[in-house]
Amino acid sequence: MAVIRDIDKALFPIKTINTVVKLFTSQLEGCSEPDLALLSIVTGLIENQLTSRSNAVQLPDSPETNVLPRFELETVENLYNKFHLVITSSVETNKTKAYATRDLVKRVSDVIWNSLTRSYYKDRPHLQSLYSYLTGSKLDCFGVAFAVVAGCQVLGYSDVHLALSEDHAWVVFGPNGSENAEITWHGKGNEDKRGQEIGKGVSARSWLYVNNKPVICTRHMEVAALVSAINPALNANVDASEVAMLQQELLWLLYDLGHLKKYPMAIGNLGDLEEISPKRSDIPCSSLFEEAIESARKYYNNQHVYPYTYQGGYYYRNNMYKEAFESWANASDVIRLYNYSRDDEEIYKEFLEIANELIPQIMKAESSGFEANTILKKPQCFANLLKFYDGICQWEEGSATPVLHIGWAKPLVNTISKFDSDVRAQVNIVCDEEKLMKKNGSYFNNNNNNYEKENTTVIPKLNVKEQSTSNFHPTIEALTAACSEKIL
Ligand SMILES: CC1(C)CN=C(N2CCN(c3ncnc4sc(CC(F)F)cc34)CC2)S1
Repeated sequence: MAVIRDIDKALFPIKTINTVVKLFTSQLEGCSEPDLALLSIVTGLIENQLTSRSNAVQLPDSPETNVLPRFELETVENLYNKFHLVITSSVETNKTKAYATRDLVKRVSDVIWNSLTRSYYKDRPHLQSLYSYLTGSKLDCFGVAFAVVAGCQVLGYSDVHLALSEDHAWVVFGPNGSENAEITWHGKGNEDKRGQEIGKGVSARSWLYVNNKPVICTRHMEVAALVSAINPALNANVDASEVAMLQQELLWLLYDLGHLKKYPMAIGNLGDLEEISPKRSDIPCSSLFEEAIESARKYYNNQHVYPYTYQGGYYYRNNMYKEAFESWANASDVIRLYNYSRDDEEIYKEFLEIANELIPQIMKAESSGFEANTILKKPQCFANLLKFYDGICQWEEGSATPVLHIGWAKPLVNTISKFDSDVRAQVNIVCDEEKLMKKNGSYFNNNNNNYEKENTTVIPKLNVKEQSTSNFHPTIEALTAACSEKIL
């Protein structure tokens, strides 16, 4: 029965953010593997106390002196022992095997699953931690996955690890993480597939499973996942600043220890926090968004979308519209090679918001005044816009579920026709055939890094309609031709 180490007990009662950072440092550096249950209980306790109604909004000054309500060791210890008891009493602990089995992982998932409140609003905030599980018997879909991994750690299975896509979580286990299993649900109204192997069929081609390039966590990266999942929201519009500061300090700790290197979304989360309240002048948030992109390109064959939408969102918020169009075109370059499936709602909403909210707002802002440096005069922007739309059209191609509908067309046509014909005429698109090999085996089956070989270049030069090999999706071809004919 693992107990809370004396060195960590000495840090209680926790009164400041820095004490929590010390606890994480001691867990990340000072022992063989960090105790997921302990750290999730502590962050969950702090988050829930500071974001509940009763807490008056107070502005923190610094991690050293930032006063938190006292968090007593006894509170944490009781919850910690409760989790150990729930797990060890329900799953036999005479651990004989070196590796976990599918049956073991399923049984731990069942213990968590069957102890949850019968029905509750699953998308509510603050349901991601073991504190929520132990005090309210409620978890969101990520929280269930995390609790199963923490449970397997309690049972001594160091081979069970969290696997993360951009909108789902499951586990790998066995020799070299060679086995995998669903352990939580996904989305609304979908039958859970707990215990099953991650789909090899059509679902493997959906964005939800990132073409078999998930983030496979180490224990330290599982700590990064729980820290990323901290939710400082007091309500839809306000964050509890102490919780946000705690999350930012812990993400910097994990960053400096090198545990975010292969975790693009965690780097992106840190970038978002740094944009709001810069803590490290030597590492601007813009370079964090670039690092997230580099990580996704280097470790995940550029199959992740969010690193580009983190960066695009940053450029958009800072009125850097030309750069935003480039980030969004790159995001679209990723999604084009997937098949759209009903499980991909989250990324669909992301592209819908960019196409039908953000880009129209940019066009409005750019065509209102007499912007000298307007993007409407920049062929590169028009080119990236076409790439953005074309990627979405290709995403739809070969998918069982349609992506585009009339609601997309109006903003699309409006936007394209805002560019003068002389600007549009300067765009020449030359595409690499391989990049367009969308759905045949080659792209999805080979594991070498396609990314480096691709070389789609966009050269603002001749008129796109002269390029018979433009390879654009017919919709975009037609629209661009229509633009050139000025019939729009
Ligand atoms: C550019 C965006 C819209 C801004 N926030 C984004 N996030 C994407 C999802 N976030 C995440 N951040 C760290 N790790 C994970 S693992 C995961 C899937 C879940 F099912 F486990 C999601 C996620 C954090 C917030 S994408």
